[in-house]
Amino acid sequence: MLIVADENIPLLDSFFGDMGEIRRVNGRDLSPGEVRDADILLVRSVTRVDQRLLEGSRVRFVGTTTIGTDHVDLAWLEANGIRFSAAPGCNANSVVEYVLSVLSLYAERRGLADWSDLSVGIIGVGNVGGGLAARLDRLGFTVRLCDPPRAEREGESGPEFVSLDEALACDVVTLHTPLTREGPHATHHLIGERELSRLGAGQLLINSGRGEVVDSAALKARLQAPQAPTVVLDVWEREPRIDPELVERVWLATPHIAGYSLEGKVQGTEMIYQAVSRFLGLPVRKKAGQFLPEPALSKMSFTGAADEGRALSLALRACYDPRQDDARLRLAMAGDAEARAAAFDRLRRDYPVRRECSSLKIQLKGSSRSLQDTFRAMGFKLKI
Ligand SMILES: NC(=O)c1ccc[n+]([C@@H]2O[C@H](COP(=O)([O-])OP(=O)(O)OC[C@H]3O[C@@H](n4cnc5c(N)ncnc54)[C@H](O)[C@@H]3O)[C@@H](O)[C@H]2O)c1
Ligand SMILES: O=C(O)[C@H](O)[C@H](O)COP(=O)(O)O
Repeated sequence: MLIVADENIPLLDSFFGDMGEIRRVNGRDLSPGEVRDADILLVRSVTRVDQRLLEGSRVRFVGTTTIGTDHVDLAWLEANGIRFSAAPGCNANSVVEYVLSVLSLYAERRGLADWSDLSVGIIGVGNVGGGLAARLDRLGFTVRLCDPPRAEREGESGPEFVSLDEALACDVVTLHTPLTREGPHATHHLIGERELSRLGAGQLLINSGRGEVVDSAALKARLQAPQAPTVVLDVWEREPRIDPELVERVWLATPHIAGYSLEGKVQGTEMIYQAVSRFLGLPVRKKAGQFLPEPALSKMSFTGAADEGRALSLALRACYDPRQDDARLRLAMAGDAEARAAAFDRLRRDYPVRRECSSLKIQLKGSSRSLQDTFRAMGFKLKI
């Protein structure tokens, strides 16, 4: 059996080595010729999987080790009897920690003594948005949820949902919808000129969903007008050919890596390994946990003298500080369009190992119960 797989999927040999031959490919440039004789195709978000790629091939199963599925023509796969599996939720916690780290930096930029004074509007309340809402709720933030598809489906039995405009009135607006182009709740350019005109100087807009959910031409114009909001972008229209002028105008710019914790990536591979095993009728014996190495930083200790807010931001940023990714992306914006696109993909391919808060044990000596609760709410393990 031949498995054709994106070379950027971690642990291919560990999970799939005993199932067949693995052919590693560059997912961005994958051609029909490279998949023609494959039985199984494993991709990431950069490969467009459609009739053009697969017609006439032997492929019977496609797996994407990602949450998003907008790069896959699901209807064509179904119509052609090709089984498909994605990895819902695999890196949701990584994105949640990305947003929390951005929030801690933003509170500092605004000079807030207590970050939970910020109200947060979450647009798209699924695995990522829902996980973020739960975390923020435990941390004492005011959270507004906007998810019309869920509101329609769940009615009175669901949580309280607000309109898009109500969510846009929060101090922080964070986008976590999939990219969809059809239907009553299509998200393509969901945030356009009208929505951007409602955001002002005291507000922060974060997009770590998909670039095309925001109209970037309208955003660029809004960022040049008076009273512009602060903007953080992890995802961009037309990746990897992103707009260097937009990079210049946003506060933090990262190369689509919000979900790139090691845990998130390895869980993505694990979920697709499980799906392939089910497809082939094989037992599921391997687990992501057995392949996660010891983290480089495993313990942090705070004494009773530590300032509570500072202790939290130190621990959070020890795990992940988006300013490093921002600096690397800005440096990569030199050169012509081809060089910039190649650099964008290189930053993603050579991404340094990043571990989630759960990999770090926090020792709190003589600390208050409330600080312990806060660290737990963030997902850290406590050693008291
Ligand atoms: N930047 C990254 O690295 C990264 C990582 C993971 C996921 N993502 C993106 O984030 C998206 C969300 O991930 P998820 O795991 O939460 O997906 P999910 O499917 O669990 O949740 C998405 C939610 O968005 C809602 N939604 C759909 N249309 C909407 C609209 N018009 N307005 C408001 N809400 C709407 C859905 O009802 C659903 O509840 C993914 O589809 C992916 O594109 C990005
Ligand atoms: O949808 C997802 O899971 C994320 O956007 C994912 O992290 C994208 O990473 P890629 O597949 O492009 O490496």
